[in-house]
Amino acid sequence: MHILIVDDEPNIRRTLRATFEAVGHAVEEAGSGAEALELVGRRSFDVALVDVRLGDESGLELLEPLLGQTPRLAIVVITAYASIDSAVQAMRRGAFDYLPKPFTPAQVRAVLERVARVRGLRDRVADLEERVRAEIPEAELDSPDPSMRRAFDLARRVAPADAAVLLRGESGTGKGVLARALHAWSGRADGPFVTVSCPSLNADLLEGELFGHVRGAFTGAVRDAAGKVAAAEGGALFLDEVGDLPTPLQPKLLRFLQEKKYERVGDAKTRAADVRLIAATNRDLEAAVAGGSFREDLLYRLNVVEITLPPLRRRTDLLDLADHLLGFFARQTARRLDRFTPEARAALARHPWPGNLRELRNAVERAAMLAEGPEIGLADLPERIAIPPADPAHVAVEVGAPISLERLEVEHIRRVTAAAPSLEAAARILGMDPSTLYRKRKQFGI
Ligand SMILES: Nc1ncnc2c1ncn2[C@@H]1O[C@H](COP(=O)(O)OP(=O)(O)OP(=O)(O)O)[C@@H](O)[C@H]1O
Repeated sequence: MHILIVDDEPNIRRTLRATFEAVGHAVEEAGSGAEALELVGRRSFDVALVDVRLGDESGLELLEPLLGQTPRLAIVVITAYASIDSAVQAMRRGAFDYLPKPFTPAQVRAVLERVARVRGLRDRVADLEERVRAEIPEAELDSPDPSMRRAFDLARRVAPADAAVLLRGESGTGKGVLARALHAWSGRADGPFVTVSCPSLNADLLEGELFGHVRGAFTGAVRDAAGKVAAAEGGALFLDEVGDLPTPLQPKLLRFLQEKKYERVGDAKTRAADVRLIAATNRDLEAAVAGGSFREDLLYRLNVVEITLPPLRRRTDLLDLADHLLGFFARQTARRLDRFTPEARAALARHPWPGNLRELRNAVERAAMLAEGPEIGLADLPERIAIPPADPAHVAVEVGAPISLERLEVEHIRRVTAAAPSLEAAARILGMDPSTLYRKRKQFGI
C-alpha cells in the first residue's frame, strides 16, 4: 500500500517509516498539513496516518481536505493523549481508525490489516456489482427515488444473512433483477443462482422440476433427475411468481423451508440441501391466504424479510431511468442518441406503464433502433405511449370500437384468463401456446 505519514515529529515519522517499509509498503512523509495536501495532490495514497497535534495545527482540520481529494483514503489518526474525545471527533469526520500513542509495531500492523480487509471487501462488492450488471447490462442498482432507495438499502443489508426474502411488486418492476443482485451481494455469490418459475401447468411436473424425481415417477419422467433444489446447493433458489405455486406443493416447500430436507418424486430417501430461498410475487398473497389458495404458514416462512418494489408510474426517477436506458442502447448500437425531445419526455411521463421497467426498456430499445437523429421524438415511441387515449373512460373496449388491436388483445386475454379454470385452459381457448400466453401476460402486465 501507499502510506502517507503526517507528523511534525521526525522521530515518529522515522519509526513508522521503518515499520511499514519492513513489510513492503511504500511510504512518504509530511511534517505539516500543507505538505500533506501537496503530496496528496500529486499522487494517490491508500492510507494516511495523521497526528492530531501537528505543531500549532490540528490534524483533525486536515481530514476534510484530505478526504475531499481522495475519498477512498483510509485515515488513521494518531492521538498522544489517548483521548477518546479527539478519536470520536476524528471518526465523525470520516477517519477510518485511531492509534493511541505510545503504540507498538504490532498495533500499527493490526490497523493496516484492518484497512486492507475493508478495502478488499469494498473491491469485492464493486466487482460483484459489475458482474450483476454484466448479466443484466442495463440494470441500474441505485436510485434517487425514496422507495427504490429503501428497497435497495434493505436488499444490501439483508443480503449477507441466510434468511428467506420475499420480493413484491407488479410484473416488470425488477424483482428478478433484484433477486440476482441480492445473491451477488451475499456470501453465497460464488454459488449458483437457480430460477424456478412457479406458474406451471401441472403440479407433478413442477414438483419434479423443483425436487427432482426418479425414473417412472410420473408420465414423462424417463430418467432420474436431481431437480433445481439440488442444483442450487451452496447458492440461492429463486421462486418466481410464488403466489402461483400449486396447493399440493405448498406443504412440501414449507417443509423444505423449515428443515432444509426434501425427497425426490417417487423416492423415499430424504435429502438435505443448503440453499437460500428468494421468492417473488406480484399477487396479493394475504388475499390468497384469505381465499384459501395460499397457506398462511408458508407465507410467514417466505416473508421473513419483505422488499417491495414500487410500480414505475409512481417512481420519481422515471425519466432518469429512460435516459439511463437510452445511454445503454446508444452504446450497444454504437449510435449517437443524446436525448428525448420535450414531447417524448412528456409522453413518457404521462404513460401509466402497466408493464413497468420491462415495458420501458422495450420501448427505449425500440426507439433507439428507429430514431434517425440524435434525438428520440414522439414518432419513435410505440403508439400507445405517444398518443394518449382520447377519453379512455368513455371508449368501451369492444370489437369495432375506435381502439388499437393491442388494447383489444390485452382485454381479451385478461377476461379469458380470469374466467378459465387454469392457464392451460385459457391458452387452449385463446389458441396459443401456454408459453406464449405466459410471455404475453408478462409483456402486458396482466
Ligand atoms: N434495476 C433495473 N435497471 C434497469 N432495468 C431494469 C432493472 N430492473 C429491471 N429492469 C428491466 O426490466 C426487465 C424486467 O425485470 P424483472 O424480470 O426483474 O421484473 P420482475 O418484477 O421479476 O417481472 P415479473 O414479475 O414479470 O417476473 C428486466 O429484464 C430489465 O430489462
